[in-house]
Amino acid sequence: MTTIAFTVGEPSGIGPDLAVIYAQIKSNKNLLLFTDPDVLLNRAKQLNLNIKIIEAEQAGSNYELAVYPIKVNTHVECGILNKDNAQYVLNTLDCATEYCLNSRCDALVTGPIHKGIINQAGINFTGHTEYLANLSNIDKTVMMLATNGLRVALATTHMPLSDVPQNITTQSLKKTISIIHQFLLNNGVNTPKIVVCGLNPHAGENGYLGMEEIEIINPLIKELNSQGYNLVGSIPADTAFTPNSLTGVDCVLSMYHDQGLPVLKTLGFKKAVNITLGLPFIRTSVDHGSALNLAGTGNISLGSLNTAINYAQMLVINHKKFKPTKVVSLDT
Ligand SMILES: NC(=O)C1=CN([C@@H]2O[C@H](COP(=O)(O)OP(=O)(O)OC[C@H]3O[C@@H](n4cnc5c(N)ncnc54)[C@H](O)[C@@H]3O)[C@@H](O)[C@H]2O)C=CC1
Ligand SMILES: NCC(=O)COP(=O)(O)O
Repeated sequence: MTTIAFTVGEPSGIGPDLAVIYAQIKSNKNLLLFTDPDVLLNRAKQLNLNIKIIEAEQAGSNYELAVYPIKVNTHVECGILNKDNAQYVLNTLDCATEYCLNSRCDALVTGPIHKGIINQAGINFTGHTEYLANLSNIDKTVMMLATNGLRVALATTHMPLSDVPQNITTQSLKKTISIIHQFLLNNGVNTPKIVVCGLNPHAGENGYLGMEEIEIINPLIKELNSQGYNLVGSIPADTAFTPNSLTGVDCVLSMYHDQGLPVLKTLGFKKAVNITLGLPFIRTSVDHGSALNLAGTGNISLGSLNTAINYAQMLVINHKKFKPTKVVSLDT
């Protein structure tokens, strides 16, 4: 049976609520939670819900949650961040990652963290995507979010907008595209069609509004298409997501976080999944953040958590089914 590691995330956010509510409505025998059992028990009490914690790798029935116990450093209050618990959040990620790297779990699903409070604790942290790459000694991962009918991947992830242009390099883009292409092949998409957005308005308007398309993006698309890729672009981002542009498209590659994700989240927020491509293990995540305003209320959607868990399970199956037969060699 597949075992999925689930890190519950920021303890004062909705991560514990997600876990406790999930225990009520699903037979969650295949989840192993990395968290503090007392945080779950307290949240269940607050929500007036019944759960049973077992410190084992697999739960037996509904209401039971299998937990790998990791203690918080200080008291948790719903909706109130405390930087003393930042290291605890990272400890849960470290342990769960180790379990995945050692194949004790088949996939990692991450609950929502709060990036600001981890930095406030004096730890440089931009996101799971980069943190997990670092833990796994991988220099390049790709963030992709998916909802019904749309996958969006990002050429750059968590960085100030002013740093984006210098991070759009031929080498980095080539690696990003090859990772996306391989991921799609590995998951049964033949000849993946990827739309590549421009960086600048109107994809640079022939150089009058920026040169990255002419100097970097378009020549790379041409080169990769001559090697058998099916890339379209560069396409102005403002029309890349219209129904006509998306016909037959398997993924849209956006140049930066807020070029692609607002579209994806407008279509699918609270039911989409975030996937990290390029890691040595499968990782999916909820599409939302810690939602501090809703912690302890019970008034939350489990849609994205369900998608993240189901998607991870599908990737585990596909990994066994497709990977050995689909290998693409790339001169990156
Ligand atoms: N997967 C992760 O770990 C992610 C973490 N974040 C982090 O979360 C923190 C808070 O970010 P925000 O921009 O406020 O985004 P957010 O997603 O936490 O909240 C945005 C809005 O959506 C609502 N919301 C979020 N999840 C919901 C759910 N499951 N059900 C019902 N309503 C929900 C919130 O109440 C809020 O109104 C930041 O530190 C951010 O970096 C953001 C996105 C993903
Ligand atoms: N907007 C998605 C997001 O920021 C999640 O990032 P990560 O923590 O999964 O790297």
